[in-house]
Amino acid sequence: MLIGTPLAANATRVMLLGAGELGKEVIIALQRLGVETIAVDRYPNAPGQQVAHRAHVIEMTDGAALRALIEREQPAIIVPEIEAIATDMLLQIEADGLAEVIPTARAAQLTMNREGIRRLAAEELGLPTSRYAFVDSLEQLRVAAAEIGFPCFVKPVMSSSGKGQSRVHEAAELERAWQHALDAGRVRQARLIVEEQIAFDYEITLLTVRSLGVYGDTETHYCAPIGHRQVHGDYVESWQPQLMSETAFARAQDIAGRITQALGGRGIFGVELFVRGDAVWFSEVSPRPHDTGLVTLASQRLSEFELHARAILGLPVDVEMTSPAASAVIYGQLDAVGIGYAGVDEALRIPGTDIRLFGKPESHARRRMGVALARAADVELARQRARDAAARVRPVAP
Ligand SMILES: Nc1ncnc2c1ncn2[C@@H]1O[C@H](COP(=O)(O)OP(=O)(O)OP(=O)(O)O)[C@@H](O)[C@H]1O
Ligand SMILES: NCC(=O)N[C@@H]1O[C@H](COP(=O)([O-])[O-])[C@@H](O)[C@H]1O
Ligand SMILES: [Mg+2]
Repeated sequence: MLIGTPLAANATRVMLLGAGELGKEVIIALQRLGVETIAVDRYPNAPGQQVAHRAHVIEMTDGAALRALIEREQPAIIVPEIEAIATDMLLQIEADGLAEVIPTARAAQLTMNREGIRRLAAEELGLPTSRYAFVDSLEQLRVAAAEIGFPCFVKPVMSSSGKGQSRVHEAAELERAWQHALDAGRVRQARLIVEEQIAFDYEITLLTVRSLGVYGDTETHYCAPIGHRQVHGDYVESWQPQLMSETAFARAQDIAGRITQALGGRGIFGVELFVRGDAVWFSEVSPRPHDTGLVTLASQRLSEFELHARAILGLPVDVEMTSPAASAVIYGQLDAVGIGYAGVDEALRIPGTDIRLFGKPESHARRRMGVALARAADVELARQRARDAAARVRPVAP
């Protein structure tokens, strides 16, 4: 692959479908490697659009609109950054040889729907997962939940960041969980997954990179495990490394290796796993950088975004961790357009800290607007620093 001057006739052109906080960092990493970048999102001035060479606003679930834009821009590589994309069209685009889809169009399609990835992991590959059932009605939900037991998790098959998810403690709560899933599901449709609750000691994201080897083969690299804490299905803090037993880490790598091999292609994957003692369960996987992996901006020589960029371009990768570190989310806290932030100076006064404010034009109480990062000699201190730094940043109404 020739990497040239961006905007030159022979430039390598990469289109990101989705340009939030994760895509913004991938775009910066690609640009540093001499790539021309195009950021697509559903609203104007998305974080990645503020740094890309060109930006477009379209409904990415609209296959015809997506194809028209790809035909116009002619990217060599398409990088899905969110799940809600017309993946049927991505399959078509890949089959027609219009562009390469990262990691593959099939991986994007399988992971956008919990049913696709769960059946692949549990039924085809035999990976350990929670017990589960798919339902299309409240009646079916009642039957499935009774069989799986309480507490259980109810989620729309198409959703992310905990949207529409409920932890259900008893049968009386099922109707509310059903309604919540229908109201908040990404795509309006009445198919849900019910999952047995796994009583884990901790949960991790195992960032796994599939990159080009010296002999044109595919190499698999595993980053140090990232521990994280979720509230209502959305991540609030993450840290690296998460201490785990050798056996559990070996099992985690085995699961991550098998699921990423089954999905194929090149790029970074966020493999979400539950761990209790030496037992490890597969939860789900993102065929793209993972939100909990924002910590790698502080903890690794190459962040998950730089690793994704390198793997996409067929360049060598290195997953070395350079320091224990942590990330803590900064929420919008208020509903307003064009907010400011007070207390950044106070936050950065805490040793070892750094900050990323994503630049999202519109704030909502629970929208992730930024992240505080901290390095320290150990994870506990790094977590404390990141949490304290995040707490000092205060969104201010315009
Ligand atoms: N079966 C389960 N047992 C125990 N905890 C669970 C289970 N399912 C979900 N959770 C908890 O809820 C969190 C979010 O679940 P999940 O990853 O399925 O949602 P999501 O909407 O895909 O989130 P994201 O897109 O941010 O990864 C998990 O990280 C875990 O903390
Ligand atoms: N768990 C997936 C995830 O974290 N995705 C990240 O959030 C953005 C959407 O944010 P928004 O909902 O605030 O627009 C996405 O574009 C991606 O960067
Ligand atoms: Mg998840």
